[in-house]
Amino acid sequence: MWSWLVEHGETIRTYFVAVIEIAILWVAFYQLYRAFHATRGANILLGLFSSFIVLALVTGLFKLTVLSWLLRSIFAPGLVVALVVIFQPELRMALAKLGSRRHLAIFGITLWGRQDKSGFIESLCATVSVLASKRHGALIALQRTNKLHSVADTGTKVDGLFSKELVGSIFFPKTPLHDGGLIVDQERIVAAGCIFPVSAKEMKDRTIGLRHRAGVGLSEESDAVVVIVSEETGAISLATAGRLERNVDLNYLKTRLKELLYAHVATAQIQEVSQG
Ligand SMILES: Nc1ncnc2c1ncn2[C@@H]1O[C@H](COP(=O)(O)OP(=O)(O)OP(=O)(O)O)[C@@H](O)[C@H]1O
Repeated sequence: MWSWLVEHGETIRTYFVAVIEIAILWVAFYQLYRAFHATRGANILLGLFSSFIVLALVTGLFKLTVLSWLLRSIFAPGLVVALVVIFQPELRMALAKLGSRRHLAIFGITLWGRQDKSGFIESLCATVSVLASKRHGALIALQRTNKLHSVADTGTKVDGLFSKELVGSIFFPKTPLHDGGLIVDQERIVAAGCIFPVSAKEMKDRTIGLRHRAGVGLSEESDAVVVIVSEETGAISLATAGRLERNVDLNYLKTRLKELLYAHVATAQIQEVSQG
């Protein structure tokens, strides 16, 4: 037995290393597939990878040295560059998430403070309720840890305390600032009439228009929480991390905003993080 092991030791080691490598690659590819299978570039990715594998097999099998060199020196690096370009929005989103302080909740770091002392959420929900009942379209981004300076710069600086009256006048139809989005930071309105990045994500519901797409877009590129009121239906929606929750009621909105903006959520997030 011992002599057999000594004799075949190198072969066993080679197979063992190969099995470990295959397992690592399998996990990596599976994670990549999970992250990207529902995105616009998924089919392109599949096409590029299948062509690469077929070409690699053919050149290896028939020992086509020139083609094999081209594949290694041009196609493979080109593939990496193409992936970065194709998945630029997804990569930006992933980096924005990494940079958000949400992940630091585990250290007890808070977002808007320990609690909603000034009743901001009540005021926001009352505002949203009035806008919805009047069918005045609105797009309100609540900044969290990612700064939204570049988006605020596309609009008009306001720098005023959030109030139902002020926001109501901003979104009153045909007023100069009603078009575009509002940015709120720490209960203050930073700017109005801002142009948000529009999400290019495929959405099942084709009736979703630009206002909602702009809300989703900003939540994809930052950790902002975006509240949207539809001009057409008066429905209230919430966009976070590229996800749109439509037709939310005011109680749900209050609970979610408390969770998303204030500190006691940090505890919930710690649980989320620790539960993996
Ligand atoms: N990139 C953008 N950033 C901010 N606001 C935008 C952007 N694009 C469109 N909007 C706002 O959305 C309005 C157009 O909304 P549209 O009807 O296309 O969207 P919707 O999602 O169907 O909303 P609604 O249900 O209110 O009609 C514009 O008048 C403008 O105020």
